[in-house]
Amino acid sequence: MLFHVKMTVNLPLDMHPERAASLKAEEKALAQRLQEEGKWRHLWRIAGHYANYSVFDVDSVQDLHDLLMQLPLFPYMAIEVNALCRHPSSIHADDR
Ligand SMILES: O=C(O)CC1=CCC(=O)O1
Repeated sequence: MLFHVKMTVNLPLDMHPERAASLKAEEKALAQRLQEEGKWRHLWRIAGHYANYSVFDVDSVQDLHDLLMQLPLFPYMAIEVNALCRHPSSIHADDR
């Protein structure tokens, strides 16, 4: 199942810079592992925002929820989810 997800990061202004750097490093490591595993298909920065558009390929809504909740930055993100299905005009056979 494919999901389009928007994540907007809102780190507290008074968060210690070392804590912020550590969270970002943990987030990056997990995001890159999930990309290698094929679960995090796309990751795009939204120009001009501390936010991203992502596409996840997971087995269920519960899997998406569990994945998002384990992100180190989860407590500091506003997350919007939209389920995707195949467009009849798509030429990409792996879209599903
Ligand atoms: O910077 C972001 O948009 C939040 C984030 C998601 C994966 C990652 O490495 O950072």
